[in-house]
Amino acid sequence: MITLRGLTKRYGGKTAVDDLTLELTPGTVTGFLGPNGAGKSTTMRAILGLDAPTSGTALIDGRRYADLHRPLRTIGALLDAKAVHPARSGRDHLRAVALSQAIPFSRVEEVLALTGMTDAARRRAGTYSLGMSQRLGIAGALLGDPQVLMLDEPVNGLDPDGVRWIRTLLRSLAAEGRTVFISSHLMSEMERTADRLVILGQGRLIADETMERLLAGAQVRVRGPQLRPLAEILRAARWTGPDELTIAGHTTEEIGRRAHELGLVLSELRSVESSLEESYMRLTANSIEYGAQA
Ligand SMILES: Nc1ncnc2c1ncn2[C@@H]1O[C@H](COP(=O)(O)OP(=O)(O)OP(=O)(O)O)[C@@H](O)[C@H]1O
Repeated sequence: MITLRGLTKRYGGKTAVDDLTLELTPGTVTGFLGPNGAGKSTTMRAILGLDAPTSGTALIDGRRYADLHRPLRTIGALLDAKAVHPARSGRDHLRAVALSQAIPFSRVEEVLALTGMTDAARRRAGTYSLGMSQRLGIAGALLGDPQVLMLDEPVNGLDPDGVRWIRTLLRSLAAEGRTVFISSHLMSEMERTADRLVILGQGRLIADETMERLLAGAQVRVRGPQLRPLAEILRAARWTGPDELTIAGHTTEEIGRRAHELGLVLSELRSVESSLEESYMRLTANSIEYGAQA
């Protein structure tokens, strides 16, 4: 269990994380989303005690990271897959970590096998591809057989086979009752992997929903030659084509009635399921800090 209470982190005048309160529960894969610079990595660093919060707390099973006796047995984390000594072999890297946590070397072999890294374990980590480095990082996170796993962009650099492997692994770790917390920018992958989503925008919590509820937000699609009056009265309407509006939070009946009241001709009126990407874009539309000015 990870518990954040009013977590705030400022760097000079910049508020990277703003009063974040969250509870990440066992048995669940929680996806952590947000535009570039939203504060995801800062939150993860605060949980690991790598960044001291300006105010608020980040606790793992009720304790600060610094107060955990052998932290890797409680929480396994991957923040930066390339943060490994390049001259060390993958196996020696894991053995060094194992030694520091009183973990037997037999566990090193187990996690190498689990991550498909046994054959590459003798090679120097500096020669690994990004995908291999990710696998080694995941092996390191699993080393202490922790109940809590936190991975920053775990599918980054993995090939399709690797992406599927990590999805299955994370789902099975959650099914065993572990708390799994992952960040990603890959919406389709999150949609398949996570049970719950936490979305940050400019350091603030903008959504904390089950995947089911996020996707259930059905939308209505309307086509017609002169929809502008409809767009003007419905705040949730977005132009998705020159003569097409997509509207969240209304039923087809409501939209049909409004169009009739306005005397509009419609060529199409239907409800569409939203994808995670659409829900995400809608929720974060006002929090994109580093977006293209399209
Ligand atoms: N050490 C630091 N010093 C100053 N500002 C920082 C520092 N670390 C992060 N920031 C700022 O805090 C904000 C949040 O950054 P963070 O890396 O947590 O975002 P993120 O959501 O992980 O982004 P990305 O998706 O791009 O990885 C950004 O504006 C960033 O520039």
